[in-house]
Amino acid sequence: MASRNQNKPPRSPSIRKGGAEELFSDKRRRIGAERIEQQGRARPPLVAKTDAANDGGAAAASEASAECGAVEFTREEAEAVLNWKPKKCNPFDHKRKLEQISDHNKRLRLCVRWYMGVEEGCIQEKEKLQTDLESAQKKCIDTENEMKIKIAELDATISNLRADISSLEERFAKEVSDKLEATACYRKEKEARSAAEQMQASVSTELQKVREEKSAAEQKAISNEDLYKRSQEYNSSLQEYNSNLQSDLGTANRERKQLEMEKATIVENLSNVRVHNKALQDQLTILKASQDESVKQKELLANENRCLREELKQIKDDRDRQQVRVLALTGEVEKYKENTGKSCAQLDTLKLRTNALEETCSSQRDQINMLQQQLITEREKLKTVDLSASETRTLFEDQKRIIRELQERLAEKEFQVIEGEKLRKKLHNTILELKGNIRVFCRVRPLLSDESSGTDMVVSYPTSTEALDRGIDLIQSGQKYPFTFDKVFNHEASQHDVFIEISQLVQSALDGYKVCIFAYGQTGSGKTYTMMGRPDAPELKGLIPRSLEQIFQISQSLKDQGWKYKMQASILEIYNDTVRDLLSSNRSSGIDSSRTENGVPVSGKHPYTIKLDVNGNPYVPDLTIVDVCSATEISSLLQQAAQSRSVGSTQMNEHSSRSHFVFTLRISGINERTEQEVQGVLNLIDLAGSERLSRSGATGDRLKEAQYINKSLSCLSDVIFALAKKEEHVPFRNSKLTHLLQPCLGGDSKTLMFVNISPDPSSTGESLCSLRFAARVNACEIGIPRRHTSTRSIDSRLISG
Ligand SMILES: Nc1ncnc2c1ncn2[C@@H]1O[C@H](COP(=O)(O)OP(=O)(O)OP(=O)(O)O)[C@@H](O)[C@H]1O
Repeated sequence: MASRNQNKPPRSPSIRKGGAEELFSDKRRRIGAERIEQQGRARPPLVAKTDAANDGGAAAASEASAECGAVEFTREEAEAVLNWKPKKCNPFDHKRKLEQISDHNKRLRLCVRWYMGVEEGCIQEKEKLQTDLESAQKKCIDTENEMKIKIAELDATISNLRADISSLEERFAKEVSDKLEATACYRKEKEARSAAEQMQASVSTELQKVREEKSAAEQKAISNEDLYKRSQEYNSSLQEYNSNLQSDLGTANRERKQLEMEKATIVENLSNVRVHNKALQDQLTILKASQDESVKQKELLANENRCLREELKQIKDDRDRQQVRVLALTGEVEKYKENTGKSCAQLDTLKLRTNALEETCSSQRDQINMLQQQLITEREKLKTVDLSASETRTLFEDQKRIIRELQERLAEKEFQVIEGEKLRKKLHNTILELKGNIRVFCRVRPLLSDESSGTDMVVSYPTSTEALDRGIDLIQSGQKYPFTFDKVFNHEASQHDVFIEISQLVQSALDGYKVCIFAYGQTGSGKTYTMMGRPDAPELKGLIPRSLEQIFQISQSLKDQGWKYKMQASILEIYNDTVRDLLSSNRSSGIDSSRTENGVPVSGKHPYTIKLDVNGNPYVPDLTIVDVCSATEISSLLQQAAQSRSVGSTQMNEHSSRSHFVFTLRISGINERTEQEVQGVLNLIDLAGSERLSRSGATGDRLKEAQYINKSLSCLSDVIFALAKKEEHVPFRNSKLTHLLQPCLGGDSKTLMFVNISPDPSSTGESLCSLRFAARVNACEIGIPRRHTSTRSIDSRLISG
C-alpha cells in the first residue's frame, strides 16, 4: 500500500489525500450519492455552485480563479459547463454578457484543467493497473508454478500416502494377524489365569485349612498352656498339699510318690504335649513359611495378574479399536459378502459347471492326447504313405502318360484299323469284283464205291499254266469238251479247300453285301455234299455250316472294332414252285395232303407266297425268321430243317433232292464308333438236281417235276445273265426261285455258283449239260457273248438231252 501511495499522481494541494483512486472512489461515491439522490435524496452538488456561478457571475469567476486547480467537477457539472448558455437579459447589456462569457470561459478552463488532471491520473492509474496486472500475472504464474510444485508434492504425498496406506494395510494385516496371535495368546493367558486362579483358590483353600489348623493348634497350645498352668497350679497345690501332707510323711510320702508318679506321668504327658506343641510350632512355622511363600506367590500372581490385566486392558483397548475397525471392515465385508454371496452361488454353479467341464476337459484332454498320439502315428504313416503315394503318383503319372500315349496310339491304330477296314473292304470288294461278282466254281466229286470208272477217263484237267486249277476237260464219246471256270476242284479237293475259296464271300456278307452261293448239278453230283456236307463228321462239314461258323467268328472278332451284329435265319424249300417253311413249328403236322398247290401238298394254314415290300424287295409273309447268336443255334436250325424236309418228302412221297433248299441269313451290323451300318444277306442254296428227261424216263408228275426243275434253273441262269448285263427287262420272273433270289443277284451282289460234276461215265451227258449251263453263267460275267442265242435252246437241249 505504501508503494501504491508512492505511485499516486501529483495532485493539487486542494485535492484531498488519497490520489486518483480516492478521486475515482470519491467520484464513484458521488455518482452513488447521485443515484441515491435520484432515488429520493436530492443532492445540491455543483448546481448551487453553478447557479451561483450563473448567478454570481464575475464573483464566482473570481472565486474560481482564486481556487485554480482545486475545483472538482462531476459529469453533470461538466456537461452543464459544456452546455452552458448565456442567460437572457438585456440584449444591449453587453457588459453583463461579457462577464457571463468570461466567467464561463474561466469555468471551462477550470473544467478542462480538471479533466486533464483526471485524464493524467487515469493514465497513471492505468499504468499502475497494468503494472499491477503484470505483477498479478507474474504472481499468478508463480502461484501456478507453486501450485504445480504443490501438485507434484501432493502427488508425491498421495503416492507416499498410498504407500503408507499399503504399508498400513500391510500393518493392518499384520495387526490382524497379531490380533489373532494376541487373541490366541490372550486365550492362552486366560486359560493360564483361570488355571492360576484355580491354583490360587486351591492354595487359598489350603491356606484356609492351614489357618484353621493353625488356629486349632493355637487353641490347642492355649489349652495346653492352660493345662500346663493348671498343671502348675495343680503342682503347686500339690506341693502345698505335699507340704501339708509332709506332716503325714509316710502316708504323705506314698501319696507323694504316688503324686510324683502322677507328676512324672503328667510331665511325660507335658513333654509329650511340648513335643507335640513343638511339632505343631514347627508345623506352624512351616505353614507360616508356606503361607509366606503362598502370599509371595499370591503377590507375584497378583502382580502378574495385574500386569496381565493391564495387558488385557491394553489388548481390550486394542481389541476395541480393532473391533471398531473390524466392524467397519465387517460392514465392508458384509457388503462384499452380499456381492460375493450372489457371486458365490454363481460361482458354485460355475464351479460345478467348471468341474464338469474340467472333467470333460480332462477326459477330452486324455482323448486329445490319445488322438494326438494316433495323429502322430497316423502322420508318420501318412508321411510314409505320402512318400509311397508320391512315388505311386509319379508312377501313376508315368503310367497315365504311357496310357495316354497308348490311348493316342490306340486311337490312331483304331483309326488306322477303321481306315484299314474300309480299305480292306474296298480292296476286298475290288478283288471280288475283279474276280467277278458272278463266279462259277466247278467241283468234281470222286467216284462212289458203287460206280465203275471204266477204262476211259471222263474228266481231265489241263496242266497249262493259264488253265491250271481253272480248266476242266470233259470227254464224251472220244470228244473233248474244254471248259474254263473261276476255279475247278478235282475229286481230291476237301471241304476245307473248297471253303477257303468261298470264305471271302462270307466276309463280303458281313461287309454288307448280298451274297448268293448255290450249288447246281445233276442228281447225285455232290451238291448237298458240297453245301451241307456230312453232319456226322466235322471235317466233312459243308459250306453252309462252315460259312455260318466263320460268320459268327468274324462277327465276334469285329466286336473289338465296335461292330454289333444281329443275325436272322430262315430256311425254306421250293418244290414245284411251292414255298415251304422248314422252320415252321406246325410244319410237320400242318401238311394237308388234300390241299395242293402245283400238285404239292401245302400247309393247312395257307400256301407261302412271295411278296414285295416298299423297297421292292421280295419277302415271304409269315415265314419263320429266327434270331441266331451262335453257330450251334444254326446247326440245330439246320437239323430242324433237315427233319422237316425229310418228313415233308416222306409225306409227299418225294425225294428231297427234287426241291430247292434255300438258307437265308440276314445280317444287320452297326458300328457305334464309326456310326456305320451294314445290311448283308447270305443265301446258301442247294438247288434241285437237274436231269436229262429223255434219260430219266419220267412220266406224269415225275416228268412235270423234272420239267419244273429244269425250267426254274433255266430261269435262274437267265436272270443272272440279264442282271449281269444290267438289262432292264429281266425275263422269266414267273419262277418263285428267281423271284426270291433276284435281289441277291444284281448290282454289287456277289454270286457264286458251284457246278458239281459226277465222274461217272454213265452220266457224262448230264455233266456236259451242267458244264455248258455253268459256262453260260460264267460267260455273262466275263463279258463273253452268249454262245447260245436263246435260253430256250438250252432248256430244250437240256430237256431233250
Ligand atoms: N466230293 C465228294 N467226296 C466224297 N463223296 C461225295 C462227294 N460228293 C458227293 N459225294 C457222295 O456222292 C453221293 C451223292 O451226293 P449228293 O447226295 O450230295 O448228290 P446231290 O447232287 O445232292 O444229289 P441230289 O440232286 O439227288 O440231291 C453221296 O453219297 C455223297 O456222299
